[in-house]
Amino acid sequence: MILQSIQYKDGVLTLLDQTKLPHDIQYVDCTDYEAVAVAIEDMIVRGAPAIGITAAYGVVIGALQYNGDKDFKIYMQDVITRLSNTRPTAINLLWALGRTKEVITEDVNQTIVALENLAQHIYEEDKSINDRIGKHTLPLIKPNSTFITHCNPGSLATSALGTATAGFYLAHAQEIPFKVFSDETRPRFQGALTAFELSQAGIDVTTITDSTTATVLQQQDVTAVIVGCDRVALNGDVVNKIGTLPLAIAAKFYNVPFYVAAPTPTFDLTVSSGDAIPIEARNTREVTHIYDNKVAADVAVYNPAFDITPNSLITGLITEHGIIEAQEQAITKLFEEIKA
Ligand SMILES: CSC[C@H]1O[C@H](OP(=O)(O)O)[C@H](O)[C@@H]1O
Repeated sequence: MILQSIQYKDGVLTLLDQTKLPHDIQYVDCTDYEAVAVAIEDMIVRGAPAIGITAAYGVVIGALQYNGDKDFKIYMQDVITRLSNTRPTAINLLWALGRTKEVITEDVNQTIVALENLAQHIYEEDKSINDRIGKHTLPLIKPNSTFITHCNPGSLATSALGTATAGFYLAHAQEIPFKVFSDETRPRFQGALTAFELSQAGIDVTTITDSTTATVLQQQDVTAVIVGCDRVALNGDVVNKIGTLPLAIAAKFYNVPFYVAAPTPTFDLTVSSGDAIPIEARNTREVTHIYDNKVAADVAVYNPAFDITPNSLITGLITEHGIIEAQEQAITKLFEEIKA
């Protein structure tokens, strides 16, 4: 069973509350754009592709809320600005919102229809991208291979099979035997969500702590590490969940291939390298408390939500167009081919 993180019907955006997983399966119905913005900020919905899709539907709901008390286009800019200011790192959110701006006109009803069609298109496009990334990942998944993944780049973070997990779902459907180690990913434990969703699908997955990943690389015959991403710079540097960098360093040390599942909407060709990408700093309570239980002393806390993995540590970027080198030349060539 693959859980759907996002559903939209007749002006209501229903989000699977990922802060309640894996213990409870609860949903949040959003009928105003502020609630959508809060759902993104509080990570009720999370994952780069998922927050892009959600933001697009947030614009739809904002348009449906319009009551005529100010100029419609100015009002819609306010809606888009609010949603743009939720989370700064995943480029998918800004990419989706940028596309909504292109369909907004003075005609309210025409705009609502156009926005609903666009949001649905972005959702369906993500499903297609998931499936195509999965197909390009499949050749890596030989019988009895072993993988490590980090955070949750799965069905919960996207519209369908996920990015780094898509190949796992397709290989499982072909009854290829393989196993996955999923590190829990402190402080928000998104990796535990990966273990949850893969186990729900019947995939052989083992949860480990983040600090166990190097030991698994040392002791197991790991085929590859496959992770997701939140933004890929022009030079192939990757920003992903905090903890990705040390995993990449350990993989390099143990000569294990390190792949990043990278949908093209997650590339940002306007930034030359990873250090130009804004890294979200989240609430320190994420580190000091677990389910309201205090687990840290009253000292300073540093809680960046993402880190920067340099292209030199990356074996390949698994895009929906195939696996490419994490290098500017390969990325530039890919986007030129896409545009052609
Ligand atoms: C395909 S999901 C990509 C990416 O998004 C996650 O971030 P967050 O859980 O903070 O929204 C994580 O970094 C995943 O790897």
